Amino acid sequence: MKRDCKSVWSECLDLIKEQVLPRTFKTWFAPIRALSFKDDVLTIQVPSQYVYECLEEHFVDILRKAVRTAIGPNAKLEYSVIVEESHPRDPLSVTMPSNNMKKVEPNTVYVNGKPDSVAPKNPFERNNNRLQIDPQLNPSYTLDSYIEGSCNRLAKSAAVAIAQNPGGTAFNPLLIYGGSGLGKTHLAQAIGMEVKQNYPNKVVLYVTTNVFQTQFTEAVRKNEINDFLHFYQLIDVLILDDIHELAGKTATQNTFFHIFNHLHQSGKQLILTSDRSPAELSGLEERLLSRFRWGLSAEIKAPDFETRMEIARFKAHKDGIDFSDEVLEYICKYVSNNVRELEGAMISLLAQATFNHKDLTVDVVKDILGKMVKNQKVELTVEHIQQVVCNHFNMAPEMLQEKTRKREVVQARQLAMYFSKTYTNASLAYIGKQIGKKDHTTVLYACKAVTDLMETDRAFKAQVEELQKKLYCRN
Ligand SMILES: Nc1ncnc2c1ncn2[C@@H]1O[C@H](COP(=O)(O)OP(=O)(O)OP(=O)(O)O)[C@@H](O)[C@H]1O
Repeated sequence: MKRDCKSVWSECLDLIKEQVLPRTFKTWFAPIRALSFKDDVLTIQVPSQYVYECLEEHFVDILRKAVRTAIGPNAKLEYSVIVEESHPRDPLSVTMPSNNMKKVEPNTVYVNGKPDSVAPKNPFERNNNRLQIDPQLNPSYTLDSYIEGSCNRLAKSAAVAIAQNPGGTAFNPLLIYGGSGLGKTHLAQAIGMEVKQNYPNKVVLYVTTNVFQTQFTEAVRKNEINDFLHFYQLIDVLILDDIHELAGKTATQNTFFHIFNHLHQSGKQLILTSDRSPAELSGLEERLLSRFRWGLSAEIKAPDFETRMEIARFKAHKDGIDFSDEVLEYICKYVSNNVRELEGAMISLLAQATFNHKDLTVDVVKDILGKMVKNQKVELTVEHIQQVVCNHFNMAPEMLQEKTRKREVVQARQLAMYFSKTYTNASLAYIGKQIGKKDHTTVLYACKAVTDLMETDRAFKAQVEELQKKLYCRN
């Protein structure tokens, strides 16, 4: 019997209704219209790009299950997105991942590559009382405790200017970028601290991109997106940390884009941090990147020896620790490109020397630091993984980007995708884009192909394990 699109979609809706809250159903699913049904492909019309992205990002599992139950295992879903009320766009075709794929969990928060079971602290409350918003600032991150050097002079000067006149300087947004542990969060929060001191009534909020993403997801789930937007639009100084984590998260980017525009137009201050320059921020929409360029992008580089010494002396003094200059010099020569590691080394040295009843001499420091560095893990990135995999196969990394089906290139690409999915917290979309400009379903397919082959092919499994070790080697 031939079924028409309306009856198929109505069957899907009945299934969906059982799984979501009535309000969620009313907002996201009720406005959808069925357009056509042919050869197991159901085309539905959604009211906007935004709705389409929210459906894809938050309800894809529910949709997939409903469509497959109503139509069968080969079911496919296509969206037709209405751009303006009277101009339906060509259907935007989205093919559901095949049946035996690993489940995609777009809403899981990953910390160091693993799902985070502890919910991050959530400053988002449905409370419009401006005075009750906790700015989420660390009181020890002040401008006074931020040591200036040639590595961070521009960023610090901009920070000082903004703290005196938030939203009123040319540095809006201020984008602070640079490597890990170089003081981006410290400086960004210090602006917030100083603004709070200078203007106690201003609403300041520090939030990491991960927390922002989680709040957004929750707001969509609970149908509180308007409250979410309203909350963010009340803020005078918004500090969003780690914006590179927006990569590939289209719906979150869209939402942030609206918040950004609203705040900027109202003369509110935006402070952003990123681990890379705007030019290297792949996976972010151009319209967002172009707004980041409106203000100032200030790089923080690794501090030179003199600045490291000043930071180390300052920390020792603040914590009441007595390090000799000779010892501090040794530590600062040894730990050269990360202030967090420098602080970690100082604390660790002090603890170990105390527990072992040893004086902190240069010899003792040499011994302890030598052991510490050996135990440090390399932080894995998608780029690093691609490099290691290509070295292993004696292949130039550019090969992974080529449109070729050569067996060794396909395998290298799949392995790079598998390791990136397993060891980084990059999104599937970001991984796909970086490795051969593929989409998220290809990444999922690659992960499954590698896992399956490891189960059946011992030599392949050994190769994967060897590569795993190489990923964590420093050189
Ligand atoms: N110039 C500086 N003066 C004083 N302390 C600093 C300075 N730079 C970094 N630090 C200290 O180093 C530590 C790491 O800094 P922070 O967390 O701000 O780095 P980050 O660049 O945000 O790192 P990540 O990208 O890994 O989040 C903090 O304890 C911070 O106080």
